[in-house]
Amino acid sequence: MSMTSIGRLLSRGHYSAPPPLDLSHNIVLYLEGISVSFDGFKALNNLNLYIEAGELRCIIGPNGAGKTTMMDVITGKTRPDTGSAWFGQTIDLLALSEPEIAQAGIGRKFQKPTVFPNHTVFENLELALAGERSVWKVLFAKLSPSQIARIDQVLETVGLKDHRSTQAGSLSHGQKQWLEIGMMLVQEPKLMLVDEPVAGMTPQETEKTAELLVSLAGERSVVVVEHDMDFVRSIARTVTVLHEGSVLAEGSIDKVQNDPKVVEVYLGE
Ligand SMILES: Nc1ncnc2c1ncn2[C@@H]1O[C@H](COP(=O)(O)OP(=O)(O)OP(=O)(O)O)[C@@H](O)[C@H]1O
Repeated sequence: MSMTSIGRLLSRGHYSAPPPLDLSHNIVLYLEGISVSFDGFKALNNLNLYIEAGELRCIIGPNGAGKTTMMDVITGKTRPDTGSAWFGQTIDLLALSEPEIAQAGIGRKFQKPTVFPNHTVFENLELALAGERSVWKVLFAKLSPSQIARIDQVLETVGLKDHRSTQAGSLSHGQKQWLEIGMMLVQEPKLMLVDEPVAGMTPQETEKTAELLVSLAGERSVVVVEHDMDFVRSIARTVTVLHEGSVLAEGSIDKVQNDPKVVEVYLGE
């Protein structure tokens, strides 16, 4: 390919990395007028949502409210029919593929842990750091001292320092969830999406997870979808209630729990 055609491709936006994240307005995520239809059914209906830099936000809502679809739009898995989605001031999420969005700094943790059971905790983090799931290639490559330091710091953060060499498959359910949060953290996302983090956890694990998520906000934004209201109460500053694909209520947990519209929707379940 000639230099001119490479230049033309670059100027059309091919092969170019997204611009750096710009948080100058203190907003990490803008969703505006987002609608998604499945066979005529509106899973998201003119959804508007703004997440601040460093914020910890909980998203709640009855089954089918559109929570998963919203996460799918943010991560590029589902394309909306209408609306806009921006990561900070400069990154148009709707112009990026799923891997490009991850690369740009949005991490997602699904409900079920998907760690590599036959590898150690450290190796799992190493694989996540490499950003690819080619086990052989990664495990035979040498980590730089700063990469090792980063993994050790994450081990400390997620409370798995003493399990560095434990096979991931033999961790408890809660520990696997923390490992997976760690696997997201080594990639240094600026926005973390976490789906039902405490489902199936013991009360002690739930409490530790609350502390962990609270500690992670600040340096990055954390959006948690969760059904467990006690858990939401223990961590949330601002709660957004989704219903039928749009925002029904937003505010402190007390404000939304006493909102007659919210009470009606939950009683109707
Ligand atoms: N791929 C799809 N095809 C058809 N309908 C879908 C699809 N994905 C989601 N839906 C429908 O869209 C609506 C919103 O679903 P979504 O999973 O986003 O809700 P949710 O709030 O995450 O629910 P839950 O709390 O049960 O996980 C539901 O009625 C669901 O059946």
